[in-house]
Amino acid sequence: MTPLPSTAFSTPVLVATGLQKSYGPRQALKSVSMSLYPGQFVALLGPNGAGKSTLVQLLSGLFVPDKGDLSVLGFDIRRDAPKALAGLGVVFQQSSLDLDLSIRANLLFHTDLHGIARKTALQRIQAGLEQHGLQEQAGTAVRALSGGNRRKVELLRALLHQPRFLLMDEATVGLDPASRQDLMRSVEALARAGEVAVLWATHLVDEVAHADRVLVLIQGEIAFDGLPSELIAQSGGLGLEQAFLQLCQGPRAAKPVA
Ligand SMILES: Nc1ncnc2c1ncn2[C@@H]1O[C@H](COP(=O)(O)OP(=O)(O)OP(=O)(O)O)[C@@H](O)[C@H]1O
Repeated sequence: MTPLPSTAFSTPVLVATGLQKSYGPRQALKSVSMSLYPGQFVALLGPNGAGKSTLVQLLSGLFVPDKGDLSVLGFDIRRDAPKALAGLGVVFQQSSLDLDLSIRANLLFHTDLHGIARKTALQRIQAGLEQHGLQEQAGTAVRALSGGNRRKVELLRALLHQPRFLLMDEATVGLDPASRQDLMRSVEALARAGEVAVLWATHLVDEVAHADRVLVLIQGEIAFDGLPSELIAQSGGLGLEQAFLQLCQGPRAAKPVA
């Protein structure tokens, strides 16, 4: 008997069906359907303007979809947004740290917003700072940090309320190769430990190689949904970059959405 995939027994952290979003006449998402399960690291790969950030903004409740259904952690984002968002951590493409506040003050602002008791908050912050080697800089203004350390603070902040679903939108933009790898490894490790499900939005092909699944978003539509190895196979074995370029150039040889 063929064994069922592990996802067959778990509740999805995300179910999106037929999502559409336009900005005036510009249709950013045409009809996006996808699902994601606990412990998965799923890459959302798309060229500039594909609609990745728009999708992240819908998933994080910043906008509502024009059409379609969206459930995050089992809650309908239209009806139960606060409950859905309580279990969601987000690192946005544009930094949202207060540059004039210290690392600690930025993090405490976040824990206060989530109603986390001060003692627990300080313990979690200390543990996170130590994990990222930032404990000596806790009182330093964010403005004085390197780009890599700012991103570490944003990741740390996104995890303070212990989310079950982590959204990363172009989180490595502006980082040098070592910092980029560092950040990716920390997030992959969280998913591998089963602590969070991760949706990693990127336009960088090499960031999707280790993902459990790759979704390729092109002009507001999912053009591929499958394993990295299946994406490579689709290019006749030429590699991820070539496969991605072929999809970007169309015509869509879309694999059915899972
Ligand atoms: N606030 C806005 N007003 C008008 N058009 C917008 C707005 N935000 C995004 N768009 C348009 O929607 C489309 C999708 O943009 P989006 O930022 O979601 O793509 P993306 O894949 O995240 O791109 P990038 O990798 O360049 O950040 C683009 O054509 C963009 O110009």
